[in-house]
Parts: sequence; structure tokens; C-alpha cells
Amino acid sequence: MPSPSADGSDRPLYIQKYGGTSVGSPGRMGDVADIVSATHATHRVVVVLSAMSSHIKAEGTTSRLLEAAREVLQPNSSRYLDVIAAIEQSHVGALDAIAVGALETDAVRSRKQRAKDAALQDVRAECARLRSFLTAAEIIDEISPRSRDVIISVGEKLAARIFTAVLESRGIDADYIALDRLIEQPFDPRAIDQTFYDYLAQRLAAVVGPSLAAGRVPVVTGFFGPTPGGILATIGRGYTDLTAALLAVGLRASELQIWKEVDGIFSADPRKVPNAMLIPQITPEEAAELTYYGSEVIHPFTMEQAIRASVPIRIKNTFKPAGEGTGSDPASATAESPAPFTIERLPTAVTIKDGITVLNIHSNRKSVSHGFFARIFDTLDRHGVVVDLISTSEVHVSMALAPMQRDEPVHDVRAEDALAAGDDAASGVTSPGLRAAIRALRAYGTVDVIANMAILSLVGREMRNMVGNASRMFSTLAKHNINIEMISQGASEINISCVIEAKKGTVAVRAIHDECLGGEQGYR
Ligand SMILES: Nc1ncnc2c1ncn2[C@@H]1O[C@H](COP(=O)(O)OP(=O)(O)O)[C@@H](O)[C@H]1O
Ligand SMILES: N[C@@H](CC(=O)OP(=O)(O)O)C(=O)O
Repeated sequence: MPSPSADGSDRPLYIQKYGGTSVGSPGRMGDVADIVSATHATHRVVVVLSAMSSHIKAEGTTSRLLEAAREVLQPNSSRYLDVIAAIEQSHVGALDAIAVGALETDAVRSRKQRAKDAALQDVRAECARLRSFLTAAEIIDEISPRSRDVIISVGEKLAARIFTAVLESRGIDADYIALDRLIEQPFDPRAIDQTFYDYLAQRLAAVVGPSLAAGRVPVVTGFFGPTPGGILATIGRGYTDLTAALLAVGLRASELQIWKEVDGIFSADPRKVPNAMLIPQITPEEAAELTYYGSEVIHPFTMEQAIRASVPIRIKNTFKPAGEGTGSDPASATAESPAPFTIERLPTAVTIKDGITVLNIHSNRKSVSHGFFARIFDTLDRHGVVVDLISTSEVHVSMALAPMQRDEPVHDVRAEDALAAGDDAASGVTSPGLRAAIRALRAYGTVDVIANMAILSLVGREMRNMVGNASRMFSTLAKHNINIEMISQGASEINISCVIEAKKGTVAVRAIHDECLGGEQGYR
């Protein structure tokens, strides 16, 4: 097919990333195709897709693939085959997004039917490959980080393959681009730095650029192939935002658009705080803090890449495409004083991160404090445990630990387990990986474990110039009888965080929203 126009290359380029729930059903795929076709009329566009999620991410394709990977290692269970069958069935069903109408012309019907048949064949073949792969893993009784990446990648591949067919069925020249061979050189998983991300941006431009230059619409998997150390340990869930950001950097896009099921970034999670307000403009630093501390609107690493390359970001709602969404322009990150959107200087948002475990470690005083800390962090690192907040004294450390991205230790802990046999300090912790880390930490002192906690964070760019936020936050919690387990203002002056019981999370976030952000009066 010829390029639609010779001068197309000077049209602005949008990178549009669609989240799992945005493409979670045939109807939603159709809505997304409407947005892409409308954009394609005036812009160059690259589509980046996540794996389909019918309702929430925890029940989406990526979560089901991870479940299949876990099931394979269960003795005498073939449940992983049922999981694959369910994944296959839902993706075959998604091809209903291509409706072949009886009243259409023969040419249109045959175009649609061709697109649908080819995609169906590819979906079946991808699922058959996955079945063989998992059967082999069952035989060797092992899933390595690399194997897990191969398994996870199927989710993005299926979604992108189907969506390419949907665009083709509408007469749009689209290319399905699977990134499973993107990384061509080795990287040390323990030393991932900006060089790795620069490499990815440059490889993405090389792989996706030619399709774009030919005037076509590249439909790219948001998964970028087996990643050093495994994608969940190195990047974490929600990695497709980062892929889209790196594409925007590599291809020098005019805007990175993250399309979701919410209108944009709100002053609190709208599911928990019904009167939360849409934030029209946010600094990339605020967005990064919010997303790191529980507001799953955008992957936290995304912002840093966009800031480095000065790519503006817009978060929009797939189901209300006319809405302005939330904008975040890295140019404002360096501005002295970004235009305030509140009349009073109030914090911007409140967020809560669940699944937190607090560890209080008291040194056994057989070592001086620097050795104590070094051993603790080394142990946590070896077990792949991420520390979200920390507060210390000479011989005591309290840490709030993030939920494990994967639920098993990164190295063989059987020896430590044997040494610590009978230790039940970690019995309230459901994650086997975290339990193993806790057992190992007992070599350095007494470990108290408090499970089922949450981190509550108040975020706002103006907070570095304001006094009284911390006292208002903590007195609000006291008024609602909410006990504070740990406090940290941290290095970031735009965030005050504390740890509370997870079951008090919703009450706390609503109270803070109403009393520290000015409730509905906060955003005007
Ligand atoms: N401050 C916030 N602003 C907007 N959404 C938030 C915030 N905090 C948490 N959320 C939640 O983030 C989720 C974003 O999810 P969704 O669009 O469904 O994701 P995906 O793009 O992964 O499919 C929503 O369910 C929303 O409730
Ligand atoms: N599908 C992956 C990656 C991702 O980016 O998801 P989402 O776009 O739905 O946040 C996940 O579930 O983690």
C-alpha cells in the first residue's frame, strides 16, 4: 500500500498507549479504534497496547498468565491448561470487535473477513505455543525470570495482534509489531541505569520508525521482551506506560497520551473518594510521587523518561475522549513557580498504597551500626524486597516494605530456611518471598513484623513552601482515631507519608481529602 501522503512526516506524532481495561472487550476495542482513526486523520500515531483486562488488572490477562506460570509448578495439577483455555477463549471472543455486516459491499466484507481470519489463526497459534512452553516448564519443573517474561509477553501480543486486525478491518494500514526480540545485547540486571533506557529508546525507534515512515499505524506490544532480571523485578507491573514513554523519546513525539478508564489524575482515587476532583495540570514530580505511592494512574518510571526528553504527557479517558484529561508538561518541572490551580496553596492529592508490611529490627548489638544497615539492605536486596519508607536510629530500623512484585525469592533460600526452621515471626505475612527475607534478617537482631498496613501520602508541589501540612494531616488522623505506625517526610519535599492500618485506609484518605485538600473547594 502506498503512503497516504508524501508530506505526512511533518504531521505531529502522538504515541497513544491504551491500558488493559481500555481494550478489555470487543466494544471497547471498537471505541479505541474510533479514537485511533480520528487521530490518524490529522496526526501520525503509534498505538501501544497493554494486555486485555475485562474489569480490573488483578483479574486481567497478565494476572491470569502469572497464575498459569505458578500453577505449572504445582505437583499433579494441570490447572494451567484451564487458565490458557480461558485466555484463548476470551481473546477469540474479542475478535467480535470485527463485525462483518450483511449489508456491506463485498469488498468491505471480504476485507473484514480476511483481517478476522488471519488474526484468529495467529491467536490460536500464540496460545498453542504458550501451551507447549508451559508443558515443557512443567517437565523441567522450573520457571526462570526469562521464562516468566516469555509467558507474560503473550498478553500484550494477543491484544496487539487483535487490535491490528480491527484497524485493518476498517481500511487502516496497520502493522502489528511484537517487541519480544527488542533487547539484543546483555545488561547486568543489578546495574540497570539510564544507559539501558537510552538503549531501549533507540531500539524502539529503529524497530517502529520504518512502519511510521511508510505512513502506516504501528500497533506495538507494550511488553518489550525478556528483560534483564525479569520485567516484574526490574520494571514492575504497568510496564507498558514505560514502553510508550521510551517510544515517545526515541521517535521524538509531540505528545505521549496514556488512555485509561479514568478521566485523568484525581485529587484522590475516585473509587475511594467520590468527591475527588480531576487535576487539570500536574507536575511530573507530583505525578511520579502519586503513582509510586499507590495511585496506579501511570507507571512511576514513565515520568522520569518524559522529563529527560521534554515530552508532554496527557492522561485521557477512553470512554470520554472529548475530555481534556490531565496534562503534565516537563517544561513546568524546571519552572520556578508553576501556575497554581488552587486559590489557596493546598496540597495537590492524597494517595494510599496497600499491601504494606512494616518490619522493626532491633540490632543484636554484635556489630556497629554501619555493618548492621549494610547487612540488612544486602539481605533485602538478595530477596528482591523493595523498601518504600524507612526511619532509623543507631541500632533500630523501621521499614515499610512494598508488596512483592513476584511471590518467590530471587535466590535459593532453602539453606536459610533450614537454619531458621521453626521461626514463626513471619507467620502473618502471606508472601513466601517476604517470609524468607524476614527469616534471614533474624540473624542480625530481633524482628517485629506488622502485616496488613498501608502508606498514606499527601503530595503537592507547593508543600515545600508551606508550613502546617504535617500537623493538619496528623491531627486529622488523630481526630478519626487512626493510629500512626511510622512517619517519613523523606528526601522529597513534596510528599509527607505515614503508615497506618490498611483497614483504616478509606476512612483516612477521605478525611485527609476533606480536611487537608479543601474538599470540593480545593480545585477551581
Ligand atoms: N489519584 C488517582 N487518580 C485517578 N485514578 C486513580 C487515582 N488513584 C488510584 N486510581 C485508580 O487507578 C485506576 C486506573 O485504572 P485503569 O484505567 O482501570 O487502568 P489501566 O490503564 O491499567 O487499565 C483506576 O481504577 C482508579 O480508580
Ligand atoms: N499488562 C501489564 C502491563 C501494563 O502496563 O498494564 P496496564 O496498562 O493495564 O497498567 C500489567 O497488567 O501489569
